[in-house]
Amino acid sequence: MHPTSNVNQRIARIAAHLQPPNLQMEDDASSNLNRVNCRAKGGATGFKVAILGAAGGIGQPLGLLMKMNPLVSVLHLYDVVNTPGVTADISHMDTGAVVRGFLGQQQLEDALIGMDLVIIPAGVPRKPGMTRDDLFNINAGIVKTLCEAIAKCCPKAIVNLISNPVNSTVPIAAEVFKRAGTYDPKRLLGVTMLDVVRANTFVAEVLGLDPRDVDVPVVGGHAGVTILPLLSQVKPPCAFTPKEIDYLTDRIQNGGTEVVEAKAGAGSATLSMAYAAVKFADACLRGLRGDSGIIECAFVDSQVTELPFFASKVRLGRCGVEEVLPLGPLNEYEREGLEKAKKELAASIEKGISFVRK
Ligand SMILES: NC(=O)C1=CN([C@@H]2O[C@H](COP(=O)(O)OP(=O)(O)OC[C@H]3O[C@@H](n4cnc5c(N)ncnc54)[C@H](O)[C@@H]3O)[C@@H](O)[C@H]2O)C=CC1
Ligand SMILES: O=C([O-])CC(=O)C(=O)O
Repeated sequence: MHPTSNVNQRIARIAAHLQPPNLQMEDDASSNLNRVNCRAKGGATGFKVAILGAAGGIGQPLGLLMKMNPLVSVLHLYDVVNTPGVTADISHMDTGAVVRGFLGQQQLEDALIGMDLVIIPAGVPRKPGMTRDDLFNINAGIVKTLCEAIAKCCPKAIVNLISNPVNSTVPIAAEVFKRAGTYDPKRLLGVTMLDVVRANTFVAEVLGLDPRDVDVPVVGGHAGVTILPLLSQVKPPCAFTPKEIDYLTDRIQNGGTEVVEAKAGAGSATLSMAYAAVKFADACLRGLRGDSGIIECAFVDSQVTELPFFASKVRLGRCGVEEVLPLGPLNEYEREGLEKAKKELAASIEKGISFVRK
């Protein structure tokens, strides 16, 4: 072949690769696969993941970290602002996943078609003095709209819901999916991983251990007293003094507020949250792949208590939540904490359900 035509072919290949990501259509979008083994241009075999709220404080580092995950073959970044820039930036990383950006409501459905996993950090964060429930009025509507599109475009996708107040947004998502006739409780997971990440860190500090060697179950929900660390079940097994238990419980329950106050009006946890979200999403993807023995805490449809939703350890597998594990033995301190948690949780769950039913 003439050398010039070789050069022309290479230039054409590069030009095709450089299409603005938000204009690039997904080649197999119509297949609505919802199951793996799509072959990405990078040659990787893996899952298709969408992030909704991808230009935000959590969304950007989350996109960066998901681009580095070898289980991801296609990464869709959706937001109502700034996705062209974020997408162009992340797409230059020389990892396997193909990145595409989607901007504004009119591109939401394109962002969702064919996705295996949808991660939702869309919505407003807290400022000092606010509770997570103060975010309800804005975030409830955002989550409802996004979940209506998920029900339409990728009803079999696993959904990782980060937007606060999680104790209400998960019930909102469930109601939307029920209405659409697509609800599968195994596929809807409220992300409480940051509570576990914090608990592991703070407990490791007290014990003088490496946090990677510590495992603290955190159950209940994701706000104040509903965040219930089970310090009697910490691995490796250890005994805390009553003072240590008070300190650790308070620090874990108020970890979010600690960050909100330190950021002094500039938002809430974003970097540790992106880390926790990626840790959790990776566990979900490994479950989808068929790996066994994957146990993480999440806020899910549950019969562990009399409440319809509750965070506890769950076993992840090919269909999402394959088993919701029981709480295990609680001590007196934890039983009291559980009663307080359930009271607040019941109200937050009811608030979410009635928002959709009204
Ligand atoms: N579950 C958890 O453990 C945690 C939850 N959060 C929650 O995550 C949410 C996001 O926090 P940040 O990223 O810090 O906020 P942020 O304000 O930095 O980013 C939110 C992004 O959502 C986008 N957005 C707004 N409406 C949207 C819509 N209709 N569709 C798509 N995107 C939309 C915004 O444009 C923005 O880019 C907040 O509700 C926050 O409270 C934060 C930390 C931990
Ligand atoms: O505290 C907040 O508002 C954000 C959040 O959920 C957390 O950091 O745990």
